[in-house]
Amino acid sequence: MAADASSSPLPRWAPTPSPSRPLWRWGGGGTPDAQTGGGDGWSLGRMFPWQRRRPAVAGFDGVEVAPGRRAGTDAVDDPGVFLTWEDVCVTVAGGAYGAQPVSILSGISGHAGPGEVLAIMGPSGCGKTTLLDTLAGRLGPGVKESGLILINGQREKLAFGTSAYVTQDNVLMSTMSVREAVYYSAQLQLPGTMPVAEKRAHADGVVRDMGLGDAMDTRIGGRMTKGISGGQRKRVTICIEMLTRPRLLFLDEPTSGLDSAASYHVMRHITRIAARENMTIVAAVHQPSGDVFDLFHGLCLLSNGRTVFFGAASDATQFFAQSGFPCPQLRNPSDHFLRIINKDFDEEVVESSKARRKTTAEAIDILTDAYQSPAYSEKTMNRIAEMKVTGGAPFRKREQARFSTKLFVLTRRSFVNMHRDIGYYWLRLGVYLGIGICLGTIFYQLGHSYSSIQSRCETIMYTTALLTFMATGGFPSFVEDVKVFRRERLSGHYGVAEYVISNTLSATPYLAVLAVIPGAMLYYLTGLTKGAAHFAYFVVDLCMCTMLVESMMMIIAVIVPDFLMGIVVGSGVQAVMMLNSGFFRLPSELPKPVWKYPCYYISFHKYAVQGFYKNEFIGQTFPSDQLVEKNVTISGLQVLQEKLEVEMGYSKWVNIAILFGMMVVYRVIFFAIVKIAEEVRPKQRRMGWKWCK
Ligand SMILES: Nc1ncnc2c1ncn2[C@@H]1O[C@H](COP(=O)(O)OP(=O)(O)OP(=O)(O)O)[C@@H](O)[C@H]1O
Repeated sequence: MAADASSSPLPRWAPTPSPSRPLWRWGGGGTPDAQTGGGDGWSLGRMFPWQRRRPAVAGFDGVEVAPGRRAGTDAVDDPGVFLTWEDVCVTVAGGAYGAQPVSILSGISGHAGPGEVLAIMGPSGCGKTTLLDTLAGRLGPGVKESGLILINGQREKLAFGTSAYVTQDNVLMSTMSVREAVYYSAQLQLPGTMPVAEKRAHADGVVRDMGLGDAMDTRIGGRMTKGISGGQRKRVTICIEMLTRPRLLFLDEPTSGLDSAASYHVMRHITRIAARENMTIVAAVHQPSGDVFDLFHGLCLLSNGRTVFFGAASDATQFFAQSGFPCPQLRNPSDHFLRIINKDFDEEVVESSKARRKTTAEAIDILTDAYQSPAYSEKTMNRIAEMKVTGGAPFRKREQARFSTKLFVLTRRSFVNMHRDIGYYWLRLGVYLGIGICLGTIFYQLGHSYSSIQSRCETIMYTTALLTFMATGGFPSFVEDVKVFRRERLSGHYGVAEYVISNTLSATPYLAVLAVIPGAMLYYLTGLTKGAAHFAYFVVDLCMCTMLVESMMMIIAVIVPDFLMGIVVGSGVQAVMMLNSGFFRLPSELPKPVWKYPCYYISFHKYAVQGFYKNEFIGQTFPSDQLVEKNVTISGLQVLQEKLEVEMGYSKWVNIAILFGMMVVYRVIFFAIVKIAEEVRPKQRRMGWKWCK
């Protein structure tokens, strides 16, 4: 029977007193004072009533697992999250055709409990991130997984808001300041019932807790401008994911880019919050200092995708010593462990307490065999079995802001981002003005001669083609935007619908400006049909084209996330549509298979250009070809029907309606692709289980 944590003279996470432990500790102990709480003063228990503190129920120190029901009542106090994983295998397809799948993780088992921080350590490339991704349900495409991952004894879908994950790549909106980034996120994530002033105060408090008080108003920075440092970016990401005190938090290298003091303070703050809010934290850590290592409750040591050690962090030194690799005096144990199990530099030999020096490969084999002994692996499996039957509260999604609030916040944030990012629209406006001047002066004052018919058609086609083609210029900014969306979506900050609608709303005013200013210049320089109504139609048609092509680029961005490849694909698709729009070859001249059916009918250029033609020619009269028939006129309607083969069965406004419909369809396709990928990918990963081992 394990001891009751509350009656223990030591805090629950305190390292088991061990004679070997103080040897490497240079500057006193790093025992966290988590029980005292500290922090920002905001009670998350008020925000999330199910997230109340309760006595310790399980852990690496052998405290007995208890059900989460208070004696004598029906009320269930949240016991937190018991995460267990058994025999987890991950494989990827081999690089060459017909090659065997490559194993990344093989037979990994372990557990993590509430109030505790489990550190996953190992040499670079050993599979730490892959294990975190697997546990968090976020493995990428092309990866197969197997094994049993349970939360409170039940299978749960982990991504999309049920857990939080601080990834290695720190994807943030570069135009925001630290304060804005965290505050916008607070507005999205915190419940609608929480007053705005308290959300702001909470966000500021979280930023200060992470040591970012001095950088509050500094822009994050990115492609174009330098902003906060890499370590600060990491801390901003942690702030965002810790805002709601998620019950289960994954951290991938939370201390990378930080000096040792900052690493210690960040990790100490995280362990304090974990203890106070009963959070379960799993962190992949590279090279923790002695003080930081002392903060961890559990340790999972991996090498080459295999478990070298899993258990209480305080037991690892003893395990290495018993296996013949004692930690030398004055050496940080985490340094010692990593040196013994890093076989990337295989010529290195490691000291063994036995007479013979060993290669790291031999050392790893000895340690993995030692870990299979009942004292270690059986202990882990027993804990897992205990945790599986605890049966905790259902793993509910956190309460968040209302749909309307999210929509408003996202639209506002996106609008500000588009305004500040010069590459989004301002650069394009400059280029559009340049194109407008160029086209306007080349086709200056077309007049009403017979030859002006051809010139009008060319002006219209080149305007449509060039202005829509240039939409690819904003693609790099949009790809950055999509990366932020992917991160926030996986963390469940908002849904796909909110993103699609807010992006449409925030982009529309900019696209209107892009259509009106260069459009007006071009329209009056070339002398297209006079009249406010004609000009208004011209601008609306142009605006619809730019919105439509942006929607198409959205689809490309989600399928091809690399911006260079995206620009190439986007340009290629537009070029094919343009060539089949009925301008370069008349519709009747287009080869029927493929180019006419379906390309001509799905080309948005067709509907846009024919709308422009109708706007331009209906009601006009031109002198006929002077050389053939003197003093005979040709009506605009004849031009449309006979010379341009325009479909006249519907009005020019129907063309606009079709363009609008196509834009909606494109955005729905984007929505569907994201949703289908969310549903299908986890199933695909699990389908390849038989590849393992
Ligand atoms: N999708 C993939 N396709 C091919 N190989 C992969 C894939 N994902 C991971 N790997 C390989 O699996 C191994 C483990 O990768 P992982 O990123 O998990 O390591 P890590 O321990 O987190 O490394 P680091 O500490 O350097 O971040 C690496 O050798 C990596 O190249």
